[in-house]
Amino acid sequence: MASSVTPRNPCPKENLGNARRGMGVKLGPRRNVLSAINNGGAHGDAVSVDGGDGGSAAAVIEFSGREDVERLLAEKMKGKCKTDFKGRAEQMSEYIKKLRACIRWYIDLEDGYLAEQEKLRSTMDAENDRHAELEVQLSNALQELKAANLDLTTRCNSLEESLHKEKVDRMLAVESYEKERQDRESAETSRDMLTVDLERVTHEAKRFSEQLKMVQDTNKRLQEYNTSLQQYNSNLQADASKSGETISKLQKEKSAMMETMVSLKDLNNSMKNQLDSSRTSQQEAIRVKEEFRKEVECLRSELQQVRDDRDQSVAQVNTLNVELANCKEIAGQSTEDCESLSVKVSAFEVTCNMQQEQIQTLQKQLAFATEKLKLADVTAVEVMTGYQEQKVKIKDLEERLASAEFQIVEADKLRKKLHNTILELKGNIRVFCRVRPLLSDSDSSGAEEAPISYPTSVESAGRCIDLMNQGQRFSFSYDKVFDHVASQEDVFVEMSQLVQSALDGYKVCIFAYGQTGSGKTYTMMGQPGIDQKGIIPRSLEQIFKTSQSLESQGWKYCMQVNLLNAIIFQNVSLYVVLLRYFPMCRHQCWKYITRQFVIY
Ligand SMILES: Nc1ncnc2c1ncn2[C@@H]1O[C@H](COP(=O)(O)OP(=O)(O)OP(=O)(O)O)[C@@H](O)[C@H]1O
Repeated sequence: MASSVTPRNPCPKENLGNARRGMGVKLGPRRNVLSAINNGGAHGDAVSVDGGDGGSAAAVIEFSGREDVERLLAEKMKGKCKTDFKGRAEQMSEYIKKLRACIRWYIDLEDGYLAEQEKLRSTMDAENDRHAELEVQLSNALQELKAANLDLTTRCNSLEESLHKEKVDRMLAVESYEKERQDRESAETSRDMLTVDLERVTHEAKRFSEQLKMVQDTNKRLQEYNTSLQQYNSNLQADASKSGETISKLQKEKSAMMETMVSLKDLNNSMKNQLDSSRTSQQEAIRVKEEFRKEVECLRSELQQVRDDRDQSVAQVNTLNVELANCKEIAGQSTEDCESLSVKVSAFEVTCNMQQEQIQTLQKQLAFATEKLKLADVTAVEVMTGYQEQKVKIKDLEERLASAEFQIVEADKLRKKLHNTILELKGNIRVFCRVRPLLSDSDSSGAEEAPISYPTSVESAGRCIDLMNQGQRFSFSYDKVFDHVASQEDVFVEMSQLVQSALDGYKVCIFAYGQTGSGKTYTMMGQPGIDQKGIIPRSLEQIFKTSQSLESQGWKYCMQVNLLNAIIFQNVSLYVVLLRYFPMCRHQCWKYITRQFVIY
């Protein structure tokens, strides 16, 4: 049976280095000695040791380690006597075989070690090369990362600076916005249109004040006039004609004053309309202000969004800083991380740039809105000031107007009283006489002898008439005598006072007496043509005109007309009245009424 010795590792792994070192030093001589021993041995590279030379069977010796070798070296000859040389020689040969096997084991072991050493050396060289290469790569990567890190640090610093600047700008913008908002709230009624309206209102107010002044002057004049009228009353009987003219003038002034009052009322209404339009403009300005406020709210929300984006960016920067720190710590581990970081940083820069553009756009919009708001506020304040001034002026004018109206009403009352007093003084029943001119066709015969003459003395001028009959002179006196050249206007001037009395609320009656063809219809109705209008159309005109003008003072007139055919009564009454006034000549009375008519 053949025994084999398998080369084993005699040393533990941790002692491999020492073994290697030892091998490196003693390899040459040991190799030679072992070779000599091996050559002196029987079978060269065989690892098993047979029990005998001739291929006899022997136990296979296995060396598993140093202990086996030491055990072999410590092996002693077994209990045979010293003279048993043969046995001892056998034992020795056996021992030598074992030693040979041991040496062979060592040689195999050495060869294994050498092969392993070579392998390890080549591996170590490769590892060294790889290590050197890796070191170069790592140093390059480290340099790149350092450069990238420096660049990133610079960018981070610049970004931090820009963020800080943006923060400051944003704070300033927010502060300015708050200030503007407060200013805007204080200026609640800002109107562009109101300025124009207020200018117009100012102009109208000026005109109004001038007209008011005029009215006041008129009123003053009226009062003075009334005073003079009161004084004039004492001399009224003597100056009846003069007072008539004064009264007519007063009437004209009153009508002018009424017209002024109407125009003032119109002006007041127009000013109220303008005030309404100003209020509308104010509403419009409030609406515009609301729109501005909404726009500012939008801007604020956008600003808030930008702030959030900025915070996110700052957080990203912080995260990136942290990542950068980690990258610094683990620099060289991954260039891909650096690239991704670069990509992130570039994306962040792009985001930052976009946000900066957005912030700039928003800041521009905010500045524009701020300018607009400032302008609007300034205009609103100016307009408000002007509006308040105009309001005060209008209030003052309204008060003056009310007082003027009150004065006018009072003056009107006084005028009515005075007018009625004058009329009473003139006489409640008055008789006027109008002489019809000779008609060319029917009265041609009577034109030669004019039986009528008008006295020219101071006492009788305009009040007396003389009739000639059969050489006798008959004088008649009236409250007023209209000669044959008196116009319809002249007659109505006297009648208009009575019409005014009727308008003032007094009862008035005017009627005409006269023979057929004496001119009653002509006097009362007139004929076509403006100058030919009689008392009735002129009275109606005055009534309607005055009632319309007095409507502005709150007066309302209700008019009613009754028609009565009073020819019989007219003639009978005429006769009665004539008898009353001409009692001395009854016969002439009838003749007289054929040429006259009497107007009450
Ligand atoms: N003041 C006057 N000036 C010019 N024409 C006059 C005047 N008064 C009367 N006449 C003329 O005399 C004529 C008669 O007048 P009218 O018809 O008014 O008289 P009467 O009194 O009304 O008559 P009757 O009683 O018949 O109605 C008319 O043609 C009228 O134009």
